[in-house]
Amino acid sequence: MQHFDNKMLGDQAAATPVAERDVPVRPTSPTTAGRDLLPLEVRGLTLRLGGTVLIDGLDLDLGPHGCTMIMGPNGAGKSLLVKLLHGLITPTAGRISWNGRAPMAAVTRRQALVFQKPVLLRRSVAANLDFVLKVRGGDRGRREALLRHVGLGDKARQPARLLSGGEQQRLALARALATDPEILFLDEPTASLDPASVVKIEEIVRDARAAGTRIVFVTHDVGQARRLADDVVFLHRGRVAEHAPAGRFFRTPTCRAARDYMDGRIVV
Ligand SMILES: Nc1ncnc2c1ncn2[C@@H]1O[C@H](COP(=O)(O)OP(=O)(O)OP(=O)(O)O)[C@@H](O)[C@H]1O
Repeated sequence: MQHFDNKMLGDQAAATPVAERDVPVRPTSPTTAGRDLLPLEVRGLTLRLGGTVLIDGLDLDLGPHGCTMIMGPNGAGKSLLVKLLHGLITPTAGRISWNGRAPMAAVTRRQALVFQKPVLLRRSVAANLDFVLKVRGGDRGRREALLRHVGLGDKARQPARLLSGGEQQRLALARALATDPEILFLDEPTASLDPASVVKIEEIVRDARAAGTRIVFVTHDVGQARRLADDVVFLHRGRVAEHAPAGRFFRTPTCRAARDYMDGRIVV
């Protein structure tokens, strides 16, 4: 079972340029001290719903650093895997172990999940962040820093529902970052955004990774995966068909399903 971290990946992760920012994303905790959820070890993870096996004895190891892109055809189980890892769904069988510990509420609170369609409060942009900052500890200065960081510094008073799709997704990301997560799960966050919005979201994700946040990102966008990935997990029929450093995966995917997928052939 392979285990990926930045040592194995060489300086690929370090070589990615970090967008210059006037405000640090995480002004209250600039180091990764005390952040110990990883490595993640998953063994025999199984999810059966209505008599159908949707996640099928899945094994996965994730190291403490970098950005893992999860790819695979429609229905492969990518979203279900992310929800299982985040603790939103209870598996039928198998083991998820965060640095040797079983999942618990405290683990889920140290992770954040951003969906393809942002789920926002029907209140102002600022109120959407204050809601989280009140629970997690954070003041107005932190809220303003986060909004500037995601390019919404001038929209604080606007109703969140009036934001464009790309802006809503950036607010969802700001809210996720406000929880100062050790792991940020993103499930196709740019699937319905225009190219400029995609670039902005990717910048924010790169910054978060550079600040020490572990990224697990589901995408169908091969270009995006190439731009962001340190390693790629390719899912097929509820199992990990391949897990490889990004350079190797994109050069020569070894499993047939991944090769077909990358060549644009339908994978069932
Ligand atoms: N609550 C559910 N009950 C029954 N089946 C489900 C449920 N949720 C998902 N599934 C099925 O599980 C399979 C995997 O779903 P999942 O959403 O994880 O796929 P995915 O890899 O994210 O696909 P896509 O790329 O289309 O988003 C699909 O066949 C889906 O229909």
